[in-house]
Amino acid sequence: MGVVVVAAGSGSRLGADRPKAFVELAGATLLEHALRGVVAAGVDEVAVVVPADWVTQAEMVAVAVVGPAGPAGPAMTVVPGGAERTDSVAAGLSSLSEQVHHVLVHDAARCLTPVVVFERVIAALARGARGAIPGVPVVDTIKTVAPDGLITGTPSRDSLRAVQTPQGFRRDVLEQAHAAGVPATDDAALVEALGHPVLVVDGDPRSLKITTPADLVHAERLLAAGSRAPGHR
Ligand SMILES: Nc1ccn([C@@H]2O[C@H](COP(=O)(O)OP(=O)(O)OP(=O)(O)O)[C@@H](O)[C@H]2O)c(=O)n1
Ligand SMILES: C[C@](O)(CO)[C@H](O)COP(=O)(O)O
Repeated sequence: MGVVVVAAGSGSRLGADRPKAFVELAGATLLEHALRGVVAAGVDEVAVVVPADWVTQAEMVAVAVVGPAGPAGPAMTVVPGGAERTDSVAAGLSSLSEQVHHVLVHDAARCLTPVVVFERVIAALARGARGAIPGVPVVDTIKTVAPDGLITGTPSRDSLRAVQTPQGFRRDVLEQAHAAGVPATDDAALVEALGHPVLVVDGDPRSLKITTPADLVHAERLLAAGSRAPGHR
């Protein structure tokens, strides 16, 4: 199992003085928290994708997580990302070895994802799913709205899920999806567009995506409450 950890975003909505993945949360960077979760999931290879001028910094974080030689942990490589998230995923994907046949794509910004969520996605792939992603029920009523502001529909809430990462796929399927070069806000959408079935498994509220300063405060509270240590289930 290979993992692409995308950490090359700028974090404009967080507004920090550095790329979001290198912002600290309770004494460790978001990237370090994210990598500790990935390693606890017991994967074979990890491609860490960061802004081009943060590669050396990320390599130091990787060493801190798996050790200098890393014999006990997964092989970790750090590569520069691209302008859009899909470009960064593609860069990480192409750096994984030929031995990797299934890939998880994970946002470094979802740095407190519990191991059990990785396990659910990995289990679905092991059962033969071409794609599997975590999702949680939505609590608001969702409307579709036209550009003029008029509501065009109210989808049944029972059919809606807010989806998270890690998103797992058969490698050939994900590569085919990325080759299409279509813009999308998640990898599942690219795979769905090709007509492949993608399964939703249970996500977790602790997998929140740190996007704004309020999310960082929320994540700090989660950690202070002890709801996630490295490898927490
Ligand atoms: N060109 C990009 C854009 C995003 N990401 C990664 O994709 C994940 C989800 O993106 P988001 O949380 O929206 O991060 P940013 O794009 O950095 O945030 P913002 O839109 O506020 O700038 C993050 O882990 C981010 O680092 C990436 O690797 N490469
Ligand atoms: C992949 C994702 O985290 C699933 O919810 C999300 O779509 C990323 O979106 P962003 O606009 O890059 O934050």
